[in-house]
Amino acid sequence: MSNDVSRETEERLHAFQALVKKWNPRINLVSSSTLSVFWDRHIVDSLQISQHILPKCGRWVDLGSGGGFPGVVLAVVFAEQDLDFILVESDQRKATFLRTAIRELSLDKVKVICDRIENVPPLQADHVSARALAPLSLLLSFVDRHMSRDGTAWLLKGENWQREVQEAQSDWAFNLESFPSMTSSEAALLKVSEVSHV
Ligand SMILES: C[S@@+](CC[C@H](N)C(=O)[O-])C[C@H]1O[C@@H](n2cnc3c(N)ncnc32)[C@H](O)[C@@H]1O
Repeated sequence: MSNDVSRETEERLHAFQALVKKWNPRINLVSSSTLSVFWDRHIVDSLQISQHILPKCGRWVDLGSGGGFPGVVLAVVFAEQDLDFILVESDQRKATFLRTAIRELSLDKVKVICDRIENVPPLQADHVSARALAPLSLLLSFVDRHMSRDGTAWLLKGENWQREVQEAQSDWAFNLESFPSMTSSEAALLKVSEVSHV
């Protein structure tokens, strides 16, 4: 996957990886058990969203960004596109990390909101992303709050994704397309649109 991005983008992604690894002992940004497989587990896992995105413009909101996955990775990959990024993260220390990463990577179209997703006024996003944030049903309430009517959400889900979809369908109507994860045989990338409460 790293061959699919420009040399400059790859250098920036390596710089981001180094930053996360530097801060990780102080703030638990990623599980220490994943540090040895960092590139695949976190960078490639985030990057897999980028190949689906057209048009590459508008407002992108990443919910529960934590250490910047997938939000910062996508902001690096789309740095030359007409996309503005908002990363929503309620943990102060992680938000400080995200602001530092944005500054050090010279990402000028990325903003961090340090607050709970439920408290942030609706952001009217064209694109929403989230990984490891909440069960799909709760996640869809966040998506419903912050995604514009024509927007699309890109949700990285683990091995229980099919059960989560079934459960979510009792509360939500939505269009769903699923793609096998590129980094885990059981996981999936969910493309969700037209979300409404039933
Ligand atoms: C398990 S971590 C995942 C972080 C990142 N998306 C990743 O995949 O590595 C979930 C993150 O969401 C944040 N979070 C959880 N609930 C939130 C909420 N209601 N509003 C804002 N952030 C929230 C947590 O502080 C944490 O950083």
